[in-house]
Amino acid sequence: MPITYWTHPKAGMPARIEDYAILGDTQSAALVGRDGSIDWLCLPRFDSDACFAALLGDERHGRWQIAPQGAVRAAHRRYREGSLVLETTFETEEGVVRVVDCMPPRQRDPDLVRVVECVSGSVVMRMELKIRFGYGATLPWIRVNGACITALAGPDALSLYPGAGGVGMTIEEDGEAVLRAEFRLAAGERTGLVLVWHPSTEAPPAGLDPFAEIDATDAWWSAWAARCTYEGPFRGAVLRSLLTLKALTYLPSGGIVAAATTSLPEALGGVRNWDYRFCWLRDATFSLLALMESGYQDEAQAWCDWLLRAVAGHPAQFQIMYGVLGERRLTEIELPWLPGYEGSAPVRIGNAAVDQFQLDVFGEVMNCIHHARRLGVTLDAETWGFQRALLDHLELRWREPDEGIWEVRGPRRHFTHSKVMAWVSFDRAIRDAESFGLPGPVEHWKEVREAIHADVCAHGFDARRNSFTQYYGTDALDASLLLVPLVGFLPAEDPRIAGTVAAIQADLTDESGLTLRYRPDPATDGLPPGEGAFIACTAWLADCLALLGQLDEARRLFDRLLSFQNDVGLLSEEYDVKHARFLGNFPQALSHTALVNTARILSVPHVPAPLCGGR
Ligand SMILES: OC[C@H]1O[C@H](O[C@H]2O[C@H](CO)[C@@H](O)[C@H](O)[C@H]2O)[C@H](O)[C@@H](O)[C@@H]1O
Repeated sequence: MPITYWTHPKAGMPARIEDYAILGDTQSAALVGRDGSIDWLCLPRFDSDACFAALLGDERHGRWQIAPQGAVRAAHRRYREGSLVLETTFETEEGVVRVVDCMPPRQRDPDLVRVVECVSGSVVMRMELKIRFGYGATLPWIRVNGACITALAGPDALSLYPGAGGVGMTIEEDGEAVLRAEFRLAAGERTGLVLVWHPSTEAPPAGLDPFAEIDATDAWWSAWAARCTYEGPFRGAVLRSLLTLKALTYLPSGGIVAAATTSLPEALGGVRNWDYRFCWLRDATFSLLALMESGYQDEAQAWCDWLLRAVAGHPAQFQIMYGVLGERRLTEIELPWLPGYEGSAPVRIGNAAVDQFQLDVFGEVMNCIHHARRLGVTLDAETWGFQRALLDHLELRWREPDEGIWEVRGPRRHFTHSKVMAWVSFDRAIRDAESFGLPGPVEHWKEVREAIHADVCAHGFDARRNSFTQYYGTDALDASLLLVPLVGFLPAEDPRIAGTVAAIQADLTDESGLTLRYRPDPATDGLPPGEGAFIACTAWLADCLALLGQLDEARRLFDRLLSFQNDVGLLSEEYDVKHARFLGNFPQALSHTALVNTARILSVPHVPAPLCGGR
């Protein structure tokens, strides 16, 4: 059924989350819909104010759309192979036209490049650019500056170079700071538009050649993709996930953000809307393991350097997340002028979880550094000293309750997974000392490791349920317990592991294996219930099934998970099975990391689980 994007009843509203693709220059990212509308872009960094925020409201909050003026019979798109250059092809009554989008690797100022090329026939295109700085709040001044048109407000300016090197176009401004153009392209003709951000105190930089930039960007990503060492049966999905992880990496520092967005809801219409444009130590360490095991040593090196800078100082001030340059103040506030994605309010920026105590983070960091060492990453001379200081601090605190991996906003608990990760911290330090000859009180660490193990087995296991439990003293379950065998706390053959996996399958998964994090209980997580299946947890279940030797079952579950990728291979945080929709921030590093790790386990079943100590 042909539709006209400009007159459709939902014109100007955000698309389904799964209808977006990411563009990125490894310092920030844009989301572009199948309708050719860029509805999300923060400049100059991932966590800067958005200049296009229609994603969390509607077109009034800023967007940039280029699409056929008339009815579209079909739209399909793809990334160029091994690249973040996106091609969206529109089939219309008049002909076929393609929009090619990218953000060139950052030179000085961030650019967004859009090339429109007519494949066949002769197609009238329409362009509408609505820049709204300050997350959709601020209408800019519009100034014509010779070859470009500049929109500026406060510290920000965006300059548009239209029609560069191709068919020209006349841009009109409507008095409300909206720029519009209509232009016809015949088969073989093309035109390009470049939008560049710069500080409003500076003159617009020289306009780039959009056609050359597309080629250069494609070549940059292809060269990066060529370094991938994974050659197994899931190469397409693995490579797309790795490219996405790279796109979420802030190149100047090596920090990795958890996702490109804020406030995409965990339940449509709900309040679980969080800002993910920061570097969680947990999510980043998982990402690093996926990158390192796939041949990306430079990224591991950069992240380890980032880590040491970010956490520098006293271990008592260790945070669970930081800004992309290691910033510590990530104050959470609400943006009341944005109605939220499909009415999911509040929209939040900043994240109050920054002040939480999450015991697992120590284990994730120690595990990641252990793997970095094992894989030959050159570590700063201070690294081992930093690790020992962390252990000293952890020894004083591991018996305390915490907010846990899921960052609950209810009371602190003795979360079983948190204690297991405290065990991982000491375990990996012991391995580092023994394998690499590093100095330390190894015998003492062994005693602490044993004490934590005994504590978990005594208080975190429910013999009646034959399962580990979410926290000490409850019989509630939690999918984070799937990590117990994956990190090597107990071998897969231990009957408590089979019991835990079976209990989670019975209580937290649907008939196909899609897994909830836990059964939300306001008394535990401090928020109203309701969220989708958690994609990373579903992958961890497949990992456990593989470890238990149930390879067919594991493969079936992984195939189901792969079927959730959108048309360009991307995943959000959660999946709503009932409505077949993505939920949560997008694209999410943790989901893509889990995909890569499970693909590796299923490709070579005898390889130890990537989260294990690498024995
Ligand atoms: O559901 C409540 C919490 O949700 C977010 O945390 C989740 O995302 C983090 C980043 O991917 C991940 O590290 C964590 O394990 C997830 O639970 C949110 O950031 C929290 O503020 C919120 O309390």
